[in-house]
Amino acid sequence: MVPVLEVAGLNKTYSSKGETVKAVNNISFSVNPGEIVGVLGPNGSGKTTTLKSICGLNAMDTGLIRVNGEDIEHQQWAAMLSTGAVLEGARNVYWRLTPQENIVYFAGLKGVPRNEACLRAQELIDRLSLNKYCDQQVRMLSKGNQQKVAIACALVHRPSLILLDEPTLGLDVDMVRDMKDWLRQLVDTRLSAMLVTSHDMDFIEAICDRVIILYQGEVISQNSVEELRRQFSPQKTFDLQVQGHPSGSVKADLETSQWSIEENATSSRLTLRTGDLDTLSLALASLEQSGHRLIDINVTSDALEDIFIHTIKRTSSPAAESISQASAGGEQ
Ligand SMILES: Nc1ncnc2c1ncn2[C@@H]1O[C@H](COP(=O)(O)OP(=O)(O)OP(=O)(O)O)[C@@H](O)[C@H]1O
Repeated sequence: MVPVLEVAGLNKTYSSKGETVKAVNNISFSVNPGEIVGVLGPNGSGKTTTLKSICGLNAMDTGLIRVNGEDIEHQQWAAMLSTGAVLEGARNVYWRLTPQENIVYFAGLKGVPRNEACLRAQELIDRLSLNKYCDQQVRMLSKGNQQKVAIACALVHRPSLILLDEPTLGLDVDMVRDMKDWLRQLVDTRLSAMLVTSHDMDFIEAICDRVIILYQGEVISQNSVEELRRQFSPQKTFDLQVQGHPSGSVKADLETSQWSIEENATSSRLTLRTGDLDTLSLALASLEQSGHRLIDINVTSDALEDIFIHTIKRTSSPAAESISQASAGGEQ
């Protein structure tokens, strides 16, 4: 299978005010047809630089980037026609044009005939529920709807490679859910490939087949969400609700195994985060022996965000600390 995107040995250094910043350091990866790959990393880790290099907005220092087998430096136009990118959201579109005018204009730039462009624009407007705003200039729309117009403009020529930098910015919960379903469906039905950055871990977890984690311009991990879970976070949180209150030796045994116990009027709630299933079996057996009927059980795996923090932690403790703090403050 020929990958839709191949990036090999990408390097990019910025020079500004006499200082140089190595933004991307020898990055290599590929994305196959039908695959959605998330690019994660703390602020300044090189995500946007990577995307900009792929769509030719940044001249790379060294490296090779191919889109559908075409070298973007030597077959620039072909690569451009195969790519649809939203890098700075609504800043990419014309604010004094309506959604329809914008979409038709961008379709024309990528060679879609006008009649076909109008049909596709209407299709996108319907699918993204932009009908109500059809006659309004984009500058009058909400941030979320502007973001949808920007995405529609980038995808109207049906590119095989889709690059999205923070596509959920400004979208409300319902819009994010809808966007997720739509993007997944697009990639699956057209066998496109998508590279997406986001600080919205739920979005990444729901939509991505694979995740690349960047740290200080380098790829520190490249895996499926499941594999990341397996490698870095085999822990689960068990939440049991049992009838009555464990007493005496049963309670002591549970506490020794690190279960936390909360007693309510007629039942008890036992919680434990562990990767050791024996601990769960032992607790269940001893509760059953002592006549405490299990009422409910809930098992949750660590979220992608925890895995991400864990991965960075293994690379650098100070960075992980700042990410953990930002997460705690709801910034991530
Ligand atoms: N035009 C530029 N001139 C100078 N330095 C730059 C420029 N663009 C990016 N950088 C620097 O390159 C590094 C990588 O930046 P980049 O924007 O690619 O990171 P990012 O992971 O996308 O960050 P964020 O999550 O904040 O968007 C940072 O140190 C940044 O300050």
